[in-house]
Amino acid sequence: MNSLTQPVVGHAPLRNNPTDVILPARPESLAINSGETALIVVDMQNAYSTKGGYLDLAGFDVSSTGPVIEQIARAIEAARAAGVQVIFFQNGWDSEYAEAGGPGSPNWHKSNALKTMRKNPELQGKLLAKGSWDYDLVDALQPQPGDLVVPKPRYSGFFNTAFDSLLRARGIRNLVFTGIATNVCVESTLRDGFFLEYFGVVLADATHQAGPEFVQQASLYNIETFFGWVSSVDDFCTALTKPVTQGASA
Ligand SMILES: NC(=O)N/C=C\C(=O)O
Repeated sequence: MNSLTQPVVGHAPLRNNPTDVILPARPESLAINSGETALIVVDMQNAYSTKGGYLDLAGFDVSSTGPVIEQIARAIEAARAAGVQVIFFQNGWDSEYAEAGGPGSPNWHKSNALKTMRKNPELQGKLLAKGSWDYDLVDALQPQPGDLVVPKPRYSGFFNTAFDSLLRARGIRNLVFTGIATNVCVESTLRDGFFLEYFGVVLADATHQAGPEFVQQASLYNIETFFGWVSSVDDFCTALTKPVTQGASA
């Protein structure tokens, strides 16, 4: 697939740059420059992937998040080695939940974390509160110097955060998504990125849904068909080690 003879789309023609790569993806392969690309790790906190965390306590199945963590670790390693900017999102609010909004905010009514705490007052201050175990990134996916960590108070990473400024200051145009949950924060952020002219691609095997399996498939269908592209960790890792040059076929 590492050839310009394949159907390829991208925001600019490749310029024979040693950092140009072609990422195999559905529905088309994507031509990207690794210097204009960020790997986005969405909300890999205990809340979303660990037993005893928010999603688990709220009744969502987190029993198969282990392999997703391993796949994300592979993608992060490949990104760092190739000079792709790694950006971690961390979802949550202050321990008083002022940032979560009160009854005047739809978030107060829809957040399953806030609802779970209202139902179980002993959990108050524990779920998605900054400084809590629940808010912490999982041990296996810790930022290193050079990575960026962006706290976010809502599902979309573009809303009330520095994300867009950080991307624009670095000339980043391509966002490669991993993390949990595919159908909530991953899709919300990818969609907002689409409206802001970012090219969004999700590494399907480095994501996990909140809810039944069919929502994973629905979300991937939506992304592939309307908002972006779908690829895999293997293809991402391989593509980063194989720069393309115009006219060459690997
Ligand atoms: N990180 C997410 O996708 N979050 C999903 C639900 C929530 O935060 O309540």
